[in-house]
Amino acid sequence: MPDISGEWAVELHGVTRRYGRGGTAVHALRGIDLTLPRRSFTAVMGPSGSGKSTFLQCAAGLDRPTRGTVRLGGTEITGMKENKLTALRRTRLGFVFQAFNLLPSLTVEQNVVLPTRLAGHRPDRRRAAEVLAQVGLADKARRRPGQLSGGQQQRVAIARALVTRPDVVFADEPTGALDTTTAAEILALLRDAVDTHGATVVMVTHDPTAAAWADRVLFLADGEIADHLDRAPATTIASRMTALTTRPTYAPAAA
Ligand SMILES: Nc1ncnc2c1ncn2[C@@H]1O[C@H](COP(=O)(O)OP(=O)(O)OP(=O)(O)O)[C@@H](O)[C@H]1O
Repeated sequence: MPDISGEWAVELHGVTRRYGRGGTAVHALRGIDLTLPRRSFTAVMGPSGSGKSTFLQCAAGLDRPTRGTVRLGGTEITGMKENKLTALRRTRLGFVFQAFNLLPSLTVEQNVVLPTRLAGHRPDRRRAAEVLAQVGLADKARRRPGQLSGGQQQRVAIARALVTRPDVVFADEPTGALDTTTAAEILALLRDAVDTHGATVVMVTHDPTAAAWADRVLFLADGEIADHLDRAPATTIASRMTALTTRPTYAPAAA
């Protein structure tokens, strides 16, 4: 029987995203072609305005491309009706944000099972305990987010992102609000989710040290994938970023 789930976690083909029309149109993405294998950790970097957020939004089905197709875990989401897309996001995608985005009135465990609940399924408390143990918070299930440190809150967000065993976890600057030591702990957890638990992670970051935890770093510039690095150290990533940021946007024609 063919593997209908597909070998790729994320596939983008000819994805463009234009805001506005005519002379004032902004071309945020200019034809992105990309396939990310399952069990991979990808970082997306690029100068401000290069299209990182737009890329993440389009890849995660939070925004619709102007042209092109997006497949997640083998399922084409382009043109999918909004309610179906919402259901897919709740069950097959995980999200981790810079600001944690936990609900303060719910306990840690209730936050973790929220995607399951919103998808209309009965919360699986055993699975919640499993992912809380995975992120080192087995003893914090009954706490509320306000009683936890920033790093602990982001661990809860990671547990929530992993609870449904999603096809892809999308992380938007997950360490942006954390100090260096705590950031490293969070990145180690994401790395472990990929290596030990078979997750697929796509992370937007400005930080070369964070990107160095990924298998591959994609560099966006002017809405295109301008470059990539595999298993590179932070220093190499930082100098590639500098080269991108300082490259001329207007190259005079050769005489
Ligand atoms: N809703 C919108 N309407 C019009 N233009 C937009 C909109 N969203 C983004 N853009 C433009 O699209 C381009 C890409 O923006 P995007 O936010 O994806 O970049 P980014 O790399 O995430 O930037 P940053 O690092 O500053 O967050 C920018 O020129 C931006 O001004």
